[in-house]
Amino acid sequence: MSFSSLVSNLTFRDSDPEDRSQFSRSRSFASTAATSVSISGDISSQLHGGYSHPLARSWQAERQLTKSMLIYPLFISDQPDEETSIPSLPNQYRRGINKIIPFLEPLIQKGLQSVILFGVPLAPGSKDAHGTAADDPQGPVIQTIRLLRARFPQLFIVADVCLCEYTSHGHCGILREDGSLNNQLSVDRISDVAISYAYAGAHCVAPSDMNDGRIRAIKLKLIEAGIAHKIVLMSYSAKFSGCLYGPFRDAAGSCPSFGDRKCYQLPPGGRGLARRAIARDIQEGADIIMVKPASSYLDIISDAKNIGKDMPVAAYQVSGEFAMIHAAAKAGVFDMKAMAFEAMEGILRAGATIVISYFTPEFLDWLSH
Ligand SMILES: NCC(=O)CCC(=O)O
Ligand SMILES: [Zn+2]
Ligand SMILES: [Zn+2]
Repeated sequence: MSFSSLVSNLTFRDSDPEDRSQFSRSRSFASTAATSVSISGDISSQLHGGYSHPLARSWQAERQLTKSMLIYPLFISDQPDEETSIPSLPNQYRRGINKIIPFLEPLIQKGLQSVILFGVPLAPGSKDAHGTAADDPQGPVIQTIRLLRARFPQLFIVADVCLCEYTSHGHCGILREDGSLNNQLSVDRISDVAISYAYAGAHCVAPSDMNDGRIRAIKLKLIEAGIAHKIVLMSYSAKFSGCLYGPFRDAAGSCPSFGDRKCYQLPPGGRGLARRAIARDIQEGADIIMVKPASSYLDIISDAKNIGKDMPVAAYQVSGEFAMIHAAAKAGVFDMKAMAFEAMEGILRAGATIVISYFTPEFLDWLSH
């Protein structure tokens, strides 16, 4: 191709004098030293200008956010008529079973396709050392799964599986006398809870407890029960301990009564450990791997995408990330919608194909216009 035909194929924006001057610079350079090498070097330096239009900008991304990528977290209280806002988690409520359908109906109309359920037992005496309430057939999660299956047959229901909301000590398993987690007892209990959610009709069970071996234990019990072919097993594979879960613990009442979760959640710098946990969970039978939180862990999302090349990768944009965006927008730091999209683009760029987000209702609106 001749230089002049290359030039005639180049366009620049009329309104942008800088582009014009760059263009004429490259032309005068090329006219004195016109070799194919220098011209192609010159042309390939022109990255600007091809993407000022919003559509051309959107084409630069590998994947675009769609409504089907979003999972919305719901806090289901054992008080049937409850509807209580959570001060640290803007616009989010703890709802009893009688409030769920009227709340979800308009969201489903707007294109909501999936929810993840967290049970919140509030009745006095409902918590004990074994988290008995987690799989109470009359409890909020099992009742809500049944209700949603009947009322919204297309809705994809994910049940978070953990004990911390249901244990008197607030930890994610069964404890030994010294206060550390008893792995075998915890895995036995967690996998029983997962099976009961699966029997109730959940499409997906998502163990968030981080006990070693729970993915294998759940998969084996699903196979034994003859329902493994109906249930997606989503593992919170790389769940990092840190500051970003505070509002969730207010919402779910799952703050540990002593100690912290540092011996079973990953240290923020532990990239290698996260990679090992992801590889291990795939080996044990996970169908979806998750990274949590999302925005401070984009490298881990990217690792998950590489390690689980053929698997869906989920990212959980957790309560603290959501609350930070709200707080900063309120303080005038940025526009909330623009920031919510920017955060989401980063998460998708890193490799996520599914995002659990408290912004889901807003995105359903934003993606409709
Ligand atoms: N197991 C679920 C969580 O810990 C949720 C975290 C959050 O939204 O902060
Ligand atoms: Zn937990
Ligand atoms: Zn948790």
